[in-house]
Amino acid sequence: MLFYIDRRYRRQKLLKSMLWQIRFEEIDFVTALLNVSVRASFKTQGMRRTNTKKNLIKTKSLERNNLAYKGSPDQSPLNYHKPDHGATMFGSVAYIRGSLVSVKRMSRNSVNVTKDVLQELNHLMELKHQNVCAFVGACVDPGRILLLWEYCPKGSLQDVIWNQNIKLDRMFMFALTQDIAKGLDFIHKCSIHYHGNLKSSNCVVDSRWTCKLTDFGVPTIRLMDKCSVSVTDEGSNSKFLWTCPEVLRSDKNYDKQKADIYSLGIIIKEVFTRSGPYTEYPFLTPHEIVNRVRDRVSRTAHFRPMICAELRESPDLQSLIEECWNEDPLIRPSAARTMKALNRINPSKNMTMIDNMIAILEKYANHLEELVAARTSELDAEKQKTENLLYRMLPQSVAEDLKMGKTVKAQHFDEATIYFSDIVGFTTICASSTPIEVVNLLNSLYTLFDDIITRYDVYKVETIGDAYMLASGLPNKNGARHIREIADCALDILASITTFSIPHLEDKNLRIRVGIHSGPVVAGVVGLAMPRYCLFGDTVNVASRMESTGLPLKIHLSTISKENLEKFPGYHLHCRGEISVKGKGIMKTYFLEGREGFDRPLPDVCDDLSASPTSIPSTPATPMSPQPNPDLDMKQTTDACLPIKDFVTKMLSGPKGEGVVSPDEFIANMHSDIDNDVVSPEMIVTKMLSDLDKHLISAEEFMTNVLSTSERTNVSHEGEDYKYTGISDKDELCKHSEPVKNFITQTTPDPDKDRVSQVSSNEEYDSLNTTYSVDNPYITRDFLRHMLDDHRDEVKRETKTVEESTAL
Ligand SMILES: Nc1nc2c(ncn2[C@@H]2O[C@H](COP(=O)(O)OP(=O)(O)OP(=O)(O)O)[C@@H](O)[C@H]2O)c(=O)[nH]1
Ligand SMILES: [Mg+2]
Repeated sequence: MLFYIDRRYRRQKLLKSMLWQIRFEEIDFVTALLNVSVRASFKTQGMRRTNTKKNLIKTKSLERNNLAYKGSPDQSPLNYHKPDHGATMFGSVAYIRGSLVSVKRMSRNSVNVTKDVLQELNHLMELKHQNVCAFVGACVDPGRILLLWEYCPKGSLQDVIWNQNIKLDRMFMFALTQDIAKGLDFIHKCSIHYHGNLKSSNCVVDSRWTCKLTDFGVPTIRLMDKCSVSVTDEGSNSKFLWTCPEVLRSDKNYDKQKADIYSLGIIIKEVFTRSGPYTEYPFLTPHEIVNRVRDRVSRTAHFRPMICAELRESPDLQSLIEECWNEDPLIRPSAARTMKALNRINPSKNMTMIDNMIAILEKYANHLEELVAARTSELDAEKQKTENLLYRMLPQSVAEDLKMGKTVKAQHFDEATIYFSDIVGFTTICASSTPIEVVNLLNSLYTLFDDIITRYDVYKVETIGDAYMLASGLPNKNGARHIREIADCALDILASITTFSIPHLEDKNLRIRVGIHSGPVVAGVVGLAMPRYCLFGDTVNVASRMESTGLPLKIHLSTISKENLEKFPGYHLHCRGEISVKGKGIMKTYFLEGREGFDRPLPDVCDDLSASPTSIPSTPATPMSPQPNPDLDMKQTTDACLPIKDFVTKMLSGPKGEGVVSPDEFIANMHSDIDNDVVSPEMIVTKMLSDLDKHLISAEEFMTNVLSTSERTNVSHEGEDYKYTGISDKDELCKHSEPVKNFITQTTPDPDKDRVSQVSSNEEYDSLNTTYSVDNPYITRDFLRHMLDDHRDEVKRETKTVEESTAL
């Protein structure tokens, strides 16, 4: 009976003692989960090469560089402690019974599981401490000797130290080193008794940032691995950078726990300086370092890692490290004392790791809040900028609709006023300016206008080249105010033109034509790319025509606009008369010339015109027959001269091929002509036209100019018939202006003669220089026509003469 009980107890004990055993088939290797270090070692398992001289040199130079290198985890000295350089083991990650484990392969092929080995393995299995990796088991299948440890996902302490992406503050460093000291204290006090291979790669960090000791125990299994290390093997030598001098010297009976403390000192230095054990000596190979550590120079001078500034800042920490790696093992503190010392030095000793993490998280969260607030305000500012830009391009209500993805329907406005302005002679200005000067001109002009319009309830629709378009009464309806807003704005713009000088032509004044019309308008957004708020309807076309048929520095209004404006008192409006407007027929139009209380000076039309070379309107109105008006005042008389201008302009712009230049071409050449002292009849006529533009020329002046022109042109009239219409109602004409009356009196030999006889010979024509009759200012149309015809003939004749003489 006792025999059976004993056998059963022995069997149970054996069974229990074999719990560590894992068969190779049970191990499910997960190569995909290998970390950098493990992967590096795993890959090179078959590459245990013997070091040739060449390999050694290569390895040496690599190690020199990498001991000095600080930064990339892949480049950490760790990789040079790996089997790639001749070490004898490799690691991997695997699943055992559903748990992830770190697998460490021993280089030996077989293990004799003696009672001692069994005991060591059983002891390992029993270890339980938060700073010690749990031993999962061992595989002792022949050729596959493996030790399996709890897997820590954050990698080894060495990986953490060298990974610059991981921020380690001082509190964190203390926590890590205290963990190691605690784990070591536990090992020193348990049956394992010592670690034996303590270094930063054998301290691993779990998912909760707890540091744990691994890869220790079972010295009998490891023995052969240690023995296999060659002294000249640089890769293996780097493994001894944590090894104390007495072990390197293979002293007998050394204190294994004090040897661990030496390694702990090196690790503390690594953590607090975030460097390798001997990074400060990049010019030394691990072999040279190991030799220096082993061979003491004197009783007091020992080769150790350099104490850098980071450590010198904390004298307590420095002295603790120096104590740990003291040459005399007896001076080295115990693990417990080291633990206490670290705790004492630690400025945040009362905080646990969790407290620390929470503090970091809080700090991070606060910072994050600040960051979010800052980013949000930046975002708001950007959004505001975008919205401002959008609101400048589209009416706010339209922009809001577009932002919300709504389709913007075209909107009908019963009444609105449209304003157009255009720069007079812009083509000429462009011809004599560089593109950038033109852009600068438009930019400064429109900046000025944009500033003015902010004072009125007007909406800037767009600018098209030199044209500037405004509307009032849309997109926000404003009752009948629209005409007043536009009129006031137009006066303001016109007044501002007096002080505006062309940036690159400072002596030249800029002139604009302004046209205004009121009526119904449809507004809508057209297009998908670059959507624009556009206005449609006849009102827009007429407003544009008002501008093109207007006069420089004048605000030209349609009758409807004038009537609308008259509802508001104080505006000075003058009837221009009737003009023919393309597509609209004859329209009676008006000029807005001021407002009561508007004290800003408006441009002096006379001065300005005389100074400008660009006096011919680019779009002349269609000439109309003048309508005799009994109420004709001086102003209207001069206005009535305009058809003459139009006629002449038209004449000048006759079809090409007749040796006739267009007014624009003529004007463009005018300066150079003057420079060359070439004065042509066209030039004189143009000057006269500009005078007409000023509305100040009298019939007398006009005729004087005409006569002087005819004198200067020295026209030959041979074989030509000229007809001049006599005065039809001289007395009527004489009523209107003193100069005209004088002129007529002086130039009409027979005051009783109602009609000047038709001139049909050269003699009669010549006599016109002394005796001349006019019926009204429009007579000059005929005169001019003949005069210019004569000039053309003259030119032709001259050209012919020159050609003939050349031919001869
Ligand atoms: N992530 C993770 N990596 C581990 C773990 N255990 C070991 N490693 C990694 O595996 C590497 C290789 O370990 P070993 O083969 O023991 O090499 P070593 O620690 O440098 O040297 P010796 O222990 O002296 O052989 C270590 O440096 C760690 O980066 C673990 O539990 N988790
Ligand atoms: Mg290891």
